[in-house]
Amino acid sequence: MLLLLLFLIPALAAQPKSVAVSVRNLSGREVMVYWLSPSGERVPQTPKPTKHGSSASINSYEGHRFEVRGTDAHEKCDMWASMGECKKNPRYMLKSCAGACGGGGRATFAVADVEEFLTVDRDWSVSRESFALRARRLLERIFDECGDESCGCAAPQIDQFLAEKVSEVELEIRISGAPPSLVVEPPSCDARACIDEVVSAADHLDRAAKELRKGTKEKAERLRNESCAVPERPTTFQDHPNVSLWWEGRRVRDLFHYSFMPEARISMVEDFVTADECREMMARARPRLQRATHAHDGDLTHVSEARDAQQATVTLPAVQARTISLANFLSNYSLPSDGQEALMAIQYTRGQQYMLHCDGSCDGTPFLSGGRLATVLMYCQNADEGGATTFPNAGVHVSPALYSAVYFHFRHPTTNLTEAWHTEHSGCPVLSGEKWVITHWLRAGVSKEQPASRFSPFGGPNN
Ligand SMILES: O=C(O)CCC(=O)C(=O)O
Ligand SMILES: [Fe+2]
Repeated sequence: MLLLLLFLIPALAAQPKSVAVSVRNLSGREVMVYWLSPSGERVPQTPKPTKHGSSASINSYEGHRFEVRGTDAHEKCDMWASMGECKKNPRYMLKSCAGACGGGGRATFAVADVEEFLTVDRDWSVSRESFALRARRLLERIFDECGDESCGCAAPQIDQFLAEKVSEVELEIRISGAPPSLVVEPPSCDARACIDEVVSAADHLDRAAKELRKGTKEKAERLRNESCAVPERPTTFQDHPNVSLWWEGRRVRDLFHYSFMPEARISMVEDFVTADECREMMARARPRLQRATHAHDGDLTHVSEARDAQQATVTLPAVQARTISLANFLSNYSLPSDGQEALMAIQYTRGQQYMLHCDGSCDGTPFLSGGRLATVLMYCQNADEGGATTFPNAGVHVSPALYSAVYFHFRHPTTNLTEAWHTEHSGCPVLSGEKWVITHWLRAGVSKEQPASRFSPFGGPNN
């Protein structure tokens, strides 16, 4: 039965579905779990506080945000805190209204679109429960419900649970080109034996996925360095020689075959910006450039970015409107123009580069509202040597053409899943001269009221 899983692709509904979330409190104190409403209200999720060591169960929807924090002794604590009482009257407030004053610490998280078991630890970090432990809990519940009919009744649910991880492993196997080494035996019919076998299979799959990811990451880095090492390498166009696509009088060329992978389109648009616009954006950015040596590790630990360059935000409405219009033309996203990030001007001098990274989430996990899902990269000044952009997992290399733009998106048009790794990319080291790009990282789920600054680039709240 489990052997069949290798050919199962989980179908994900585009509709928002209710998601069960269990929040285990290991913070060392009594807490309340609050839903953070879009208007900024804090709505308690349980009638009573959750003690240290116990769990709160909530039902929510993908992208909804929650806060976990210490309890307050008085219902007016929030109001008093907003009036500045934490500072004026610290002795009472920090004891009785520690939650409202932030003294007891707090944790926030956004709901993904799968059932999750979250743990809030003593340092208020939120961890997502291991796959094997989730398997054990699920199987115990299934066998409780299935009773004597356990074997036939449990099978489809086990298949469904493991399918997600199996496809993650399959994907890594595909990217790495490693021969499949996954052998999964059909589990026993006896409940206890079955639970142990499936938990061990879950653990095995999880480890295999992690191990393979490490390998594919190393491979991507090797390919990237090989690509960067040939600075004269031309752009790898993959479009049909006899078919041209035009957008607003500009030629669009495909760099990656989006027809069989619509979630990872990579295209190039000639003459996307004018020399005047580039001059203007660079001139505005120049006096405000700041050295960026390292950005953060996001929520998802395997997504990290590191750049060695100078950068500054700039606003130029005509260019911003154009990037959104292009994105909407090359995708079916209908991105809003309100609430988007400003443009980012990035200057690289000799030796500087941008290591392999995804601009948002590009690891096949569900897209979270507010996150980035597309990028428009405009080449405003080319290095004399070096400074290409490479997408090693897609086999795409871009030798920048002045004033052109590279467009790529990384969310599937219908399933709401982010694409897996093909849009991971990097800026090769500049060997001589100076390179300037203007990047527009585009978001979905933002608005005037809920602008990009409220969300992490990976979606969910910006902590
Ligand atoms: O400079 C490049 O070629 C890449 C820049 C980039 O990846 C970004 O701005 O996100
Ligand atoms: Fe990037």
